Amino acid sequence: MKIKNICCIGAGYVGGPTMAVIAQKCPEINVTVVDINEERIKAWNDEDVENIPIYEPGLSAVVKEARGRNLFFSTDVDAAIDKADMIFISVNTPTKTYGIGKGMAADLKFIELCARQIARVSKDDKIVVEKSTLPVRTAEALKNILDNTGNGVNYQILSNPEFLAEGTAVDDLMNPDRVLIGGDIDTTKGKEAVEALVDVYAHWVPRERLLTTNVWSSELSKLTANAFLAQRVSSINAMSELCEKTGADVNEVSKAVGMDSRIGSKFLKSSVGFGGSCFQKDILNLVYISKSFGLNEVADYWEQVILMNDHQKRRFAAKIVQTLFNTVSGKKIALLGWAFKKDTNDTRESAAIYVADYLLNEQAEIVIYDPKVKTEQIYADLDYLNSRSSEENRARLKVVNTPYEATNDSHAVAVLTEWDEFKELDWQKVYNEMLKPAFLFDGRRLLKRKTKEEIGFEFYAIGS
Ligand SMILES: NC(=O)C1=CN([C@@H]2O[C@H](COP(=O)(O)OP(=O)(O)OC[C@H]3O[C@@H](n4cnc5c(N)ncnc54)[C@H](O)[C@@H]3O)[C@@H](O)[C@H]2O)C=CC1
Ligand SMILES: O=C(O)[C@H]1O[C@H](OP(=O)(O)OP(=O)(O)OC[C@H]2O[C@@H](n3ccc(=O)[nH]c3=O)[C@H](O)[C@@H]2O)[C@H](O)[C@@H](O)[C@@H]1O
Repeated sequence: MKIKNICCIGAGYVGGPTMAVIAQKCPEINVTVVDINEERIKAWNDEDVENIPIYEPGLSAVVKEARGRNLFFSTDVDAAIDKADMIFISVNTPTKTYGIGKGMAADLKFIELCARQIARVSKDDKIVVEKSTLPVRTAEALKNILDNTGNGVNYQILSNPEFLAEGTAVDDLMNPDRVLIGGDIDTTKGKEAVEALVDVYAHWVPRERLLTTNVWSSELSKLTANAFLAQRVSSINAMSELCEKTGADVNEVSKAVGMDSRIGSKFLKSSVGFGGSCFQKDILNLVYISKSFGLNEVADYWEQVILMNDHQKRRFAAKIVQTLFNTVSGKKIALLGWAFKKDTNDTRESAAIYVADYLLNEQAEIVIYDPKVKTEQIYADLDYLNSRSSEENRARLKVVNTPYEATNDSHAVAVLTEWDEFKELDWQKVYNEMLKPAFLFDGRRLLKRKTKEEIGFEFYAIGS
């Protein structure tokens, strides 16, 4: 079966870039990305392609090539569903904030709404693809909703989790380690559906990297991959604290350990703590699923990854307070970086939010500079924590347009996101304009200790 029309529900960090790349690589397939968020769709359609709502290196060029040719962004969800032979569901699946499973389970209400809408609108057979990250066995629930409409439409459900990382989304999509497709491979129709999606990716991904499995393995592999990746960061962060006590250096330990080919060198960079929309929510989801099967030891094992991460964020903030003679009350502290990693404007679960909140609780005056994050986003992130009134957040935390405005007259500077430009700052100027002693905290191991100490900074870096 050859796919002619794709619809993707959800024009976010995954739906937007993924569909842009599919459209670019498959010019004969019409790809329509739909969303209920009108503002987001308007931004995707902005005449100036630099104004698309997601910042990812290389993305605007891909969108520029395909948009209007075979890539479309729309709010008309029904029309796109009706026309499509393949529908990707790429909506958000956040941690539940209410009811059973609050704070742990994935909230699947957006997924269910999509399924009900597909069931209501569809008049001919559809392949429905889970692109969102979902608890294992969600496809069963989707099938149940879709098959109970009584309108004779046949649905095949595939799981095709996305492994892209933000900041490198376009590269990851163009050249993925693997593409995972789970389907009902025991039936002819199921196999056909899997093949149809394999054919889409085969436009640019070598066949040997297209991995097909049963649906449950595919759903669970996504949660497993994120849990393993986050676990490595928590493992090295646990060692960073031990390094600080013993004179070992976490970068040296990481290199030595990573050169063992059985361990590998990636994802062993110590930091102020991992952030991002997925690691925490996916592990919490895994913990919840394990508990719901009575697997308490399994649940406890994975929960520790989150506990270690919370500890790392807290301990970095506490180190600032402790070093500044046990009080930051009324002191100006500059935070460089708010995004959860470099090369993205995404701030979800960024460690910076928690460090800022901790320091505000200690009555510090915070000034933030981030090259890509908008001021309203920073305030929204803080307000979301509900630690103090929104007015107080605005009074005590300022956002500025240059790093030097942030660092000028400050007692301490903390690097929280590893933006390349922070390496190139005129650190002598930063030092000259700070109060003395000038404290510099590197939460990303971005800066060279020797040169900073030569300038005169009191320098603290995670893990050394
Ligand atoms: N952000 C990332 O790097 C990655 C995310 N994922 C997973 O992909 C999924 C989507 O994540 P993001 O793209 O980051 O989320 P997002 O929040 O950026 O985008 C989701 C979009 O879906 C829209 N939406 C929700 N319900 C809708 C409905 N009923 N009809 C139409 N539109 C609807 C929302 O308005 C929003 O624009 C999640 O399950 C996430 O875990 C997977 C891999 C990477
Ligand atoms: O499901 C998802 O959402 C995605 O989650 C992560 O991607 P992402 O969160 O975009 O970015 P990562 O590069 O994984 O970084 C996550 C966090 O860990 C931190 N990190 C990463 C690597 C490392 O060695 N040390 C470290 O502290 C980063 O700074 C960042 O805060 C995974 O890498 C993707 O494969 C997955 O698709």
